[in-house]
Amino acid sequence: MPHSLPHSGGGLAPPARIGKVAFLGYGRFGAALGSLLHDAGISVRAFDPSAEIRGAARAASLPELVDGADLVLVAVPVPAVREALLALRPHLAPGQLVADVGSVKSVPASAMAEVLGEGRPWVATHPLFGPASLARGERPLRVVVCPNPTHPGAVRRVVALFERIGCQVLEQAPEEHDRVMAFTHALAFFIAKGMMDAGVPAGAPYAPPSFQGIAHTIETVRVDAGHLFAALHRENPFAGEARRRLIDALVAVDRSLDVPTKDAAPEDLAALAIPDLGALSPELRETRELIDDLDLELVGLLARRAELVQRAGRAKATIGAAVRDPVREARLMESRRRCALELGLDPDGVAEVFEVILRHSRSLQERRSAV
Ligand SMILES: O=C(O)C(=O)C[C@]1(C(=O)O)C=C[C@@H](O)C=C1
Repeated sequence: MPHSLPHSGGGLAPPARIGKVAFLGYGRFGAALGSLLHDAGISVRAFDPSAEIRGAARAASLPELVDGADLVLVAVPVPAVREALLALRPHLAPGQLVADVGSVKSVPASAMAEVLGEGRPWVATHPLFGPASLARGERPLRVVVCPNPTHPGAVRRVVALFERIGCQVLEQAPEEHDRVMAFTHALAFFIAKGMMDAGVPAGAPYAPPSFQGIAHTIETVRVDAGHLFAALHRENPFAGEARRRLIDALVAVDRSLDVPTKDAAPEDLAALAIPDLGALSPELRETRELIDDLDLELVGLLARRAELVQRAGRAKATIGAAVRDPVREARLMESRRRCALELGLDPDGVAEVFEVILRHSRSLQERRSAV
């Protein structure tokens, strides 16, 4: 699971501020990130012979790009990262940071480890937004930053930079990132591409809500950089497995749908069942089992309470007291509310539960006094 990085805290001195960022590659994503940085008051320079550079100072060469930069962001297509790093390395000054922004992480992280190694500080990152989501003003902006035990200081500086432009930073190891992305990002693109190729109408006049989410994905894929689709699959070591599993599942469903209901075998029916979340998430299944155990304990406690209530009812009957005791009930409610508050629970919610319990108590005692 990704979790927030304990960046600037933990008693460590604040990381040295990144004020000048150089983009090696300034395609649609680079330019979108560049303008975010520029708006946050960070100086942006870019080198990309094949791009029209706007909103950043254009560097005419690699030495000019790198000169004085705190951080060089390598924003070229993933298959070109290693070559770009090799070209960049001779121009880097000691202490200059390098980070990539690719949508897969194992391949660029290995390339940076190989080309930059221990000598040049490097960080692998994946901003989880693109030109389309930025144009739509989607928030929050999130970015995955991979821990790097060789260069922890570089990680802290890059994290601080992303935080300054308003990003939520998640920590994830490259392989873990790619595994998750294979089954999410890559599969979403795969499905969208399949639907496009199958001629799914993008702008149906009466798109049902079930289609709107997919239509949104198709649109995102359509406007994203063409090389991204291939890179998400070819450069992610887990994407092939994700595609196989999806295709196998779809083929099984397709076969079962072709069998008339009256002839359907149990396995056809099983293939057509929509699994609940518990079947998809071991964590959810385990949590539900724990909740089941706890609920059984709760019911056991209710049974023990009911016995005490019966006992109180008998005691009250012998002294001629009424079943309902409003003073006792008010005190009881007050103490349960206080306890709820201390435990971080909603006192009104807990009070509601006790109202139901008290109603049952009274009816239990009334039934007994009626016999
Ligand atoms: O304390 C009592 O007198 C009870 O009978 C028990 C109990 C309860 O369930 O806690 C039930 C009914 C009364 O009105 C108050 C409390």
